[in-house]
Formats: sequence, structure tokens, C-alpha cells
Amino acid sequence: MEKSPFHHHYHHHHLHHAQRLLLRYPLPKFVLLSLLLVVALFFFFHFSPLSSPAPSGDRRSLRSAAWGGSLWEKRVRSSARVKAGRRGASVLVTGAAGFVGSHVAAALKRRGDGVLGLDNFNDYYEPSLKRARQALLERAGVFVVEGDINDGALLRKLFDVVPFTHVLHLAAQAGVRYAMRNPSSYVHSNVAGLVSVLEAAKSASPHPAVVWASSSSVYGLNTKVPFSESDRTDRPASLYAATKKAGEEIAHVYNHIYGLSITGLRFFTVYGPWGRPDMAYFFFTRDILRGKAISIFEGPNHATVARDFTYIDDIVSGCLGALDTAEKSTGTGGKKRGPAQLRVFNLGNTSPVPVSDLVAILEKLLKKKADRKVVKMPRNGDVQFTHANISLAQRELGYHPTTDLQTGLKRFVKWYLDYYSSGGKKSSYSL
Ligand SMILES: O=C(O)[C@H]1O[C@H](OP(=O)(O)OP(=O)(O)OC[C@H]2O[C@@H](n3ccc(=O)[nH]c3=O)[C@H](O)[C@@H]2O)[C@H](O)[C@@H](O)[C@@H]1O
Repeated sequence: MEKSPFHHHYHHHHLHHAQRLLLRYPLPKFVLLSLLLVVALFFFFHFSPLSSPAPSGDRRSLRSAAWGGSLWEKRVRSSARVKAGRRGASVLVTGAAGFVGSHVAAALKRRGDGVLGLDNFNDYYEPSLKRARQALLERAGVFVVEGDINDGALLRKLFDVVPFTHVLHLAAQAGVRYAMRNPSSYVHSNVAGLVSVLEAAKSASPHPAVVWASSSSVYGLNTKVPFSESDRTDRPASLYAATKKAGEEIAHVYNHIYGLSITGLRFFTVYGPWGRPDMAYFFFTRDILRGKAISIFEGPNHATVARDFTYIDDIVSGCLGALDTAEKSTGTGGKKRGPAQLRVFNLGNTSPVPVSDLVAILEKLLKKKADRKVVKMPRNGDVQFTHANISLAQRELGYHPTTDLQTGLKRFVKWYLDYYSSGGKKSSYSL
């Protein structure tokens, strides 16, 4: 609606009237003072680290945690300290209470590196499992700070307290099919969160080298197998895959502008003890034991759906290889000093297994028949098969996966029975 000249005039007139009133009757002193107090209180609560800002759009991350203080800083420092007499790395591991994060954090600590964990403990899957992993890490001397990667103030603080040599960025919204139900959580964690981590890394002095988790899903609808790093990745089949692909482009930008050394790892369906309950091998196990039907997807014309399942210990060795071969970032404090390393690697197993074979192995290990329902693969993000060419990682990272699905699932089932027989609280299995 257009404003009439009359309308404008009316407003103008009122403003003058108010100003005149204010001049004639100044506000009493106590009103002014209480106004000031309200403003001061607002600023205090809004910007105080005690109420870390709620990240937008994701209700699951709204819980805030207190951080800061000299005791807290002491814990951070001591967790990130390299073992005496060793020339190791000091690594910030995001997603440290997650499946891959907890395993790599434990492995780094075992060999004497300094490790600090960060995790927001969201409830995408049972937080008690994340707490159990955290408890194991704490026992091993790894402090996991509770906070969100989108909390820039927290990240700045961590880099202020510790001059991390590396960031292993594994915090993400995982899962291919869930992206249709909660799309914004993928943008929040995998795009905004990644940018937040890279911003913190490029503002730190010196810049750390960054290794982060991309995904086999970036190969999308490709049909040429095995998948090589040089293959096209512009046909994602899920929003999850699209956010991981976006991450790879974002990595290019930060490498180009700031000289950050960045390595992306395309994980292929990682499984094993302490795994993720949202993944098929995990909930198939649960459902078989409970006598609940499981859906086994098949492609058009009854084509098999297969995955290049990769065992967690092999992935851990790939992550360590990536960290150990990562060159230093060239810049410092946001300034580039020269070109820096930018890499991407497949971390797979190179032997795809049909989902129906996965179920057969589980049936044998659990000594129980599954109630199988074969269903057409819904068009909700899944691709028909994955198969990694790992020659690049073999050559550059010394990556040699050694665990076949049978062996890996045996260890998973052992852990599963042990963990859930204790009511899902503890397990004699270490990370
Ligand atoms: O490789 C990766 O990068 C991705 O691997 C997995 O994704 P996905 O391979 O789909 O793993 P699952 O969800 O465990 O599915 C495994 C297989 O079981 C099939 N499936 C899944 C669910 C189901 O009910 N029935 C079924 O047959 C899927 O189609 C798939 O072939 C992870 O969940 C992703 O987070 C990860 O990024």
C-alpha cells in the first residue's frame, strides 16, 4: 500500500508532539536508572558465555553447557598436552563422543598425542551411548567439552587456550534417509558448522591442519565402479550427500584464500563396536533379536543393493594416516603465506557386500533367523551400491584395510550383546 502524503504528515506531526512532551516533562531519574539496569542485564545474559548462544534452527542443540573458568582451562590444557618426551600432535577432535570420533580420539591418546574432544551430545540417537563413549574417553585422559561447533566464541576460546596443530573435524549430522525428515539439521551441522570450524582454524595462530569427514555418498548416482576420487560428484541423491559435497567445495575456498591445509576423507559405510544405532547393521541386529521384521531394500528388477562396508579399526588407521601426512597450513592469523595442501581420499574396504548377505551373517552370529521383508528401495536418498577405489589412500596414507565384514560383524555383535546386557550402560569392550 502506498503511503498518502497525509499519512506521512500525520506521523511527522506526532513525532514532534512526543519530542515536545519529552522536553517539557523529563523522565524521573529512577525510571531512567531502571531502564539502564534492564539494558545492562540484557547484555549480560545475551553475551555471557554462561548462556552459550542457542544455534538457530536445531532444537536438539538448544541445551547449553557452561564453559570457561580456570579449572576448565586447566582440564582443556592437560587433555590437549602431548605426552612428555614425544613430538606429537595436539588435536581438537569434533564429534568426539560419536562413533568414529571416539575411536580415533582414543587411538590418538594411546599413542601419546594430545587430544581435546568437542561434542554437543544431541539426541539424533540415544545420548546414553554417547555418554558411555565419553566415560571411556575420560578414563583414558581425553576431556570432551560439551558444546556446539556453531558456537564461535567457544571455538575461539579453545584455540586461545591451546595452539592445536590439527583439527579432526568429525562432528556432523549423519544418516542418509533422515535428511528428508529434518533437512535443516544437515545445513546447520554440515554446512554452517563446517564454516564455523574453518573460520576458527583460519583465525588461530598458527593455523592448524584440518582433516574432516566427507562421505562416499558424494558419488551419488554414478554407475562406474569402483569410485575414484577423480570421478564426478555432482549428482548427489540425498541432501546429506549434497551437504558433504558442499563441504568439499567450502574446503577449497578456505584452502585457496587462507592457505589452510585440508584433507577430506570419504568414508564408506563405517561399522563396528560402539557404532551408530541409526545404521542398518545396528538396527537389524536389534530387530532380529526382538523378532521384529526388517526391510531389505532391492533395486529395480530385483537388483541387489550393496555397500562397501568398512570396519572401524581400518577407518581409524586411515584417519591417523591422514593426520600424520597432513602438511602444515601455510598461513597464520587469517593471512595466507603460500599454497597449502588440499586432498581428498576414499576410505573404503574395496569389497561391496549385498545387504542380504549382511543379514545372513548377522543371522549366523546371533543364531536367530531374521523376519525378512524385501522391499523396493524407497527414493529417500539411498544409492544402489558403493565400491571404493582406495589406491590413492594406499599410496599416500599407507591405508591398508584388513577386516572383512564377517570378522568385523563378529566383533560388533560381541560388543552389542555385552553392552546391552548391562542395560546399555557399560561394556568390557574398550574403544
Ligand atoms: O558411506 C557413507 O558415507 C554413509 O554410510 C552410511 O550410509 P549407508 O551406506 O546408507 O548405511 P546404512 O544406512 O547403514 O545402510 C546400509 C545398507 O542397508 C540398506 N538398508 C537400509 C535400511 C533398511 O531398512 N534396509 C536396507 O536394506 C541401505 O540401502 C544400504 O544399502 C552412513 O549412515 C552415512 O552416515 C555415511 O555417510
